[in-house]
Amino acid sequence: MTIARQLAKLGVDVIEAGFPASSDGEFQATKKILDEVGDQVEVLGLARANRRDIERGIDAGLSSIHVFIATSEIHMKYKLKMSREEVLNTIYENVSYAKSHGLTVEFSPEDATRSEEDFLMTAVRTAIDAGADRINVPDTVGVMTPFTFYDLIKKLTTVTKDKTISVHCHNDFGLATANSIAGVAAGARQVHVTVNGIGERAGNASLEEVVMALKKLMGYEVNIKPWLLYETSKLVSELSGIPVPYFKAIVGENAFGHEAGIHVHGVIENPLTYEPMSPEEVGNFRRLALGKHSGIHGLRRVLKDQGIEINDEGKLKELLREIKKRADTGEKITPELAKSLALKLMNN
Ligand SMILES: CC(=O)SCCNC(=O)CCNC(=O)[C@H](O)C(C)(C)COP(=O)(O)OP(=O)(O)OC[C@H]1O[C@@H](n2cnc3c(N)ncnc32)[C@H](O)[C@@H]1OP(=O)(O)O
Ligand SMILES: CC(C)C(=O)C(=O)O
Repeated sequence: MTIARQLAKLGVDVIEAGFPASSDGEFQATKKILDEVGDQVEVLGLARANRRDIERGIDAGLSSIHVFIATSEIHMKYKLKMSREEVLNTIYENVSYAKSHGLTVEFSPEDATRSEEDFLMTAVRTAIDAGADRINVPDTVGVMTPFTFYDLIKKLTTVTKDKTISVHCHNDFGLATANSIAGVAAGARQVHVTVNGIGERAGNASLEEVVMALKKLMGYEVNIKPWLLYETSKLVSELSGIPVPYFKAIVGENAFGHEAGIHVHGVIENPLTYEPMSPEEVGNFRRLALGKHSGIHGLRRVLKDQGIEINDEGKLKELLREIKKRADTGEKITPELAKSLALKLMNN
């Protein structure tokens, strides 16, 4: 599986390969990913807290399984139609069952962040008593802020103690990355992420954003090879058919794009004036654009990059005025257009 091989090359620790009980296709895909990269990364299968799902994971050859069941009142009442006691019993029975088959078990109290806190702690403690190896904390509908999530993870560490805490954040309010790094600050040492942040609804925490924020803003050591982030993003976008937003952080086409004259001038003098990291660090590219916000320094550089040097300041300013006039009408100013206008001006 191309994406799985790329993720292994990128340096991820764990790949959640699929939901084997979901369909034969998912079952086969999970098996194939396990065969492809199981010797390089931990390959996990998702399973509801029921024996059939766990058994399908075992049948797929997995040695790690991610067992989940909801612990929020709304999910227990309307989805599971189970009492708190029934959920706790289901957690214990199924985590124990998975452990009895020698599996590494990651347990998720689904909708944890909307669960009544004491019950959530009891559910987590129950999973640990049943042998769970890791506890993943899903903000299933993305209702946390970095502040509330930090507090919740901090409290959970008093229950999980030396067990690894994982965080799984959704982006419904655009806070998935911020919440993920807050979870790490509070003690989480595994983060669920997806390439380009793809996922249900508004998606999940973006791998590239979480990795670079942890490294550059918080000074954490992360195994990921950041210079492969852009190519990984492109691969997943192409194979999934889900485009990467133009302004997407880290891997967007405009993530290192500069048009405003003051910015372009600063970047030409020293990229650190307007770049918190270099595009090369993540395998992306710097783009100097021309438009209604351009300045003379930017115009001179775009022309120079195409082998054109106009030493006459007057002519250069005249060209900039022409470019701004065209851009004001909505015309896209490509480097090629700037070059042809420059040559026309130089030969008048
Ligand atoms: C928050 C998340 O993202 S969780 C992961 C979501 N991923 C998926 O759903 C993967 C794709 N899903 C599927 O292929 C199907 O939903 C299956 C195969 C898992 C189940 O399909 P179906 O048997 O048709 O059930 P359906 O999806 O309609 O309903 C879910 C059933 O699972 C039960 N269930 C849901 N979550 C859990 C859980 N964590 N533990 C135990 N049972 C659960 C529900 O109560 C419901 O049970 P019911 O059929 O007895 O009423
Ligand atoms: C299964 C769990 C981790 C999940 O996907 C969610 O709650 O969002």
